[in-house]
Amino acid sequence: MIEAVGLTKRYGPKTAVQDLSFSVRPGIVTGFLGPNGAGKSTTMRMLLGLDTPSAGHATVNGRRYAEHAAPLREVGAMLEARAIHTGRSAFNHLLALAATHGIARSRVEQVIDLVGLREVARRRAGGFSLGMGQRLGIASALLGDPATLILDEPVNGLDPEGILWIRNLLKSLAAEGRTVLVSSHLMSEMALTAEHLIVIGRGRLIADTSVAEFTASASRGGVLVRTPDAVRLAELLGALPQVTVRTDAQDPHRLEVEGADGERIGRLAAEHALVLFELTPQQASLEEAFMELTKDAVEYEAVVTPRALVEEHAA
Ligand SMILES: Nc1ncnc2c1ncn2[C@@H]1O[C@H](COP(=O)(O)OP(=O)(O)OP(=O)(O)O)[C@@H](O)[C@H]1O
Repeated sequence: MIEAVGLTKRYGPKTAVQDLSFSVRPGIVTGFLGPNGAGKSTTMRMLLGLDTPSAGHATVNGRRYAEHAAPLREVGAMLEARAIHTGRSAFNHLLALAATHGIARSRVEQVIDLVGLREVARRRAGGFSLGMGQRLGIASALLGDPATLILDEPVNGLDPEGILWIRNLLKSLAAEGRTVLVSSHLMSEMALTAEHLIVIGRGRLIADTSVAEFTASASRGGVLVRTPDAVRLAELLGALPQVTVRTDAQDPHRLEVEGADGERIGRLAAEHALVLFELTPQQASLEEAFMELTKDAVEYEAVVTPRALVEEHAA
């Protein structure tokens, strides 16, 4: 369990995090989302006692990070991916970390297998690819078998196989009853990994919601209908109160309906023996919904869109 209460961080005149309160429950993956510069890393550093809050406080498993006698056994963390400049092998790197926390060598062997680094464990970690480095970072975080995991952008720069691997690993760690907080700036990725979302922008809380609720709110509510009886169906739908129907000049079989859901449209079609080819609820993409939610909180907005730039070049 993670609790943040009124967390605030100022760097001189700049307020990176402002009065942020949230809790992160065990047993599920919680996504920590926000555009670049929103304050995700700063918040995570405060949760881990690496930055002192200007105001407020945070606890992990009921205590402040610094109050834990053996923090590595309580909280495993991986902060934003960085190249590992180590001449040590992955195995020796983990062994050294384990030794300073009284963790057995057998646990080092276990985490190496868990993250799939067995074949390269004796190689110099400095020469690792980004993906291998991420796996080593996760192995370090898991070393103390912690009840809570805090990972900053763990999928950044990974190939699809690596992303899928992390996604499944995080879900299985949460299913074991751990608290898992993962930051990302990609809504679509988090929708596949997390069950709950904490969204921040410019250091402030924007949303604290389940993924299911967020996805439902992203729905535009319209329904796309394809039918060879479009004219007749449009007439029937158009006669219903508060229902609007748009036809498509390019495709005479296509209708866009607002104010009636798929079930109602399907039943109406059946009552009049009309054939339906398609009945699809329209959803804004999650990334669009996320951008809409955070649009007032984006720190550096592009003034010129890439397309405008291209056209300017072409002129
Ligand atoms: N040490 C620091 N000194 C001054 N400003 C800082 C410092 N660390 C962070 N900031 C500023 O605080 C804000 C939040 O930064 P932070 O790195 O926490 O955001 P983030 O959400 O993790 O962003 P990103 O996704 O880009 O990593 C930014 O405007 C950043 O420039």
